[in-house]
Amino acid sequence: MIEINQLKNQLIVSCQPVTDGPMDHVDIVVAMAKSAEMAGASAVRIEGVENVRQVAKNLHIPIIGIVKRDLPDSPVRITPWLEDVSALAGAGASIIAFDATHRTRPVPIEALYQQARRLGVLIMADCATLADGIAAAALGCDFIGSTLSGYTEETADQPMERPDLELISAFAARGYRVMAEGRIRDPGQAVAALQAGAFAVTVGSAITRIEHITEWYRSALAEAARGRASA
Ligand SMILES: CC(=O)N[C@H](C=O)[C@@H](O)[C@H](O)[C@H](O)COP(=O)(O)O
Repeated sequence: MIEINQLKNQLIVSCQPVTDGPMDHVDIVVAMAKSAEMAGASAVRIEGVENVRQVAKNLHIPIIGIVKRDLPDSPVRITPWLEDVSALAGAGASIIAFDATHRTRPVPIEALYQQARRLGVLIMADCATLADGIAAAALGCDFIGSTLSGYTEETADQPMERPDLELISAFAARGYRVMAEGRIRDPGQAVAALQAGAFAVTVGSAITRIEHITEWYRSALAEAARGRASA
């Protein structure tokens, strides 16, 4: 079991390649995670049981493990099954994150929580709304994450060009151990998340998804070029 306070005010790097992209290979995930560790990340967030197993063999910092699934009858993607929780713990994740939103789901949040508790791992609730966080904290989840704000029907009006600092502050105001996650694109936004009361900050795309970063630059340049053409 890890000491929770070792993550306080720290950076967690999510090493999740774009699905089926050229970087979606276990050895690349391990290399990304190792690079993040060497540069001072305090933990990594890893998707997929085999990726978690290989990263655990090669790194010394804690792993937040998830499994993503596309289910036919539920919008819940992150660690939906009890078997996912068990497999992630068996592969070496010391924190397991699951979708804690109140949507149609195959397994109740309480059951996922109990399974993770039985296995002795820490628990992160990936939330979209304040109500999700309140329920997850009442259950006893160790980390309340802003991960899913903007990615559910209920939060579809959330601005997608910045993190949800309002949700982070609302969680923090209630005394939760908040993991700021989702759309943190630069060090200034990571600092703003800490200032909003986050316990730790997870950054994914802005560090590990070349496809997304390239597209941000490409579209910014294209827009600037259109502006110059019409001036
Ligand atoms: C919504 C969803 O499925 N989020 C996923 C959760 O694991 C990942 O795709 C994100 O990359 C991660 O949360 C980090 O966020 P960002 O990449 O914006 O720094």
